[in-house]
Amino acid sequence: MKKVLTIAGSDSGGGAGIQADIKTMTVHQVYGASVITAVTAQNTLGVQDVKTLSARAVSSQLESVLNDIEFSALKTGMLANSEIIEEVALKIKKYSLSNLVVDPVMVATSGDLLLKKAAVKTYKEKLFPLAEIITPNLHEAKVLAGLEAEKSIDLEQLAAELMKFGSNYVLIKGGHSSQNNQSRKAVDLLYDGSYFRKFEAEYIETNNTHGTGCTLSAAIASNLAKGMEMGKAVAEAKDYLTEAIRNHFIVGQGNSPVNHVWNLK
Ligand SMILES: Nc1ncnc2c1ncn2[C@@H]1O[C@H](COP(=O)(O)OP(=O)(O)OP(=O)(O)O)[C@@H](O)[C@H]1O
Ligand SMILES: Cc1ncc(CO)c(N)n1
Repeated sequence: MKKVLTIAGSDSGGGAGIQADIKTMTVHQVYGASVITAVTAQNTLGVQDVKTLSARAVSSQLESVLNDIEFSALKTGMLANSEIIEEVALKIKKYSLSNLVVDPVMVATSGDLLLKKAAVKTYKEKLFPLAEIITPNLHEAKVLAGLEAEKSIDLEQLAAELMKFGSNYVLIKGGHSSQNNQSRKAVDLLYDGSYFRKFEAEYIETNNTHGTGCTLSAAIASNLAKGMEMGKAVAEAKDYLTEAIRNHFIVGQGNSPVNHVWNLK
């Protein structure tokens, strides 16, 4: 069984972050290990509190797992601040890790901030050049490109801007913005520096999408670990996620998570 590492925050509610990643990896039949960056007090209603670990605590967790276990892929989720991003980048270089999926988490679905503003620059300078793929949502993509949130921009142009930071692929997720479009499709755009490829799925009419981004990036990392090429890894991850959204069940009083185990009978 291939081993996959997630470096992310804990969601006490179980729908996003480390918990979403491990569930996703498990149903993809890869072994999931976790390095925790922050402990969020979180539920389906929002984020009530955040305790970010020291970069040193993140570093020692990384040393423990990387010294011992050989990973075929890894993903990052909530990294919280510049110090942690730098530490993660150092270890990825030290251990020559490949198949890095970077989900540049900035805010929770509930709107709560999960990244210090100054860390945006560190992402671009230190981590993106090491990434196989970065998976920003539309909002994150605009912030990374230094654009105002309200400004409308051609998605292909935006993806091309983000490729300049040195990853091998950029995937811009259109999920949340699909609510406002005419086509009722959840469209994501993949760019490899030469070709654009659109991934279209049915847009599912629901607010129960807590953890969609985490789940997608964990599924992509799992698929890369199993040796899939990027186009197939993204296509299969999106199919898995669309069904996980469709098959959601009510967990709490707010935005419920996706059903990570929909395909287990
Ligand atoms: N209602 C929906 N129906 C179908 N697909 C969706 C829906 N909402 C999001 N998606 C898909 O989920 C994936 C994640 O996109 P999204 O924009 O939600 O990411 P995110 O904002 O990073 O997620 P998170 O809520 O975890 O922060 C994308 O593939 C997107 O197209
Ligand atoms: C810990 C954590 N990571 C990522 C997200 C993004 O959905 C979240 N809500 N919580």
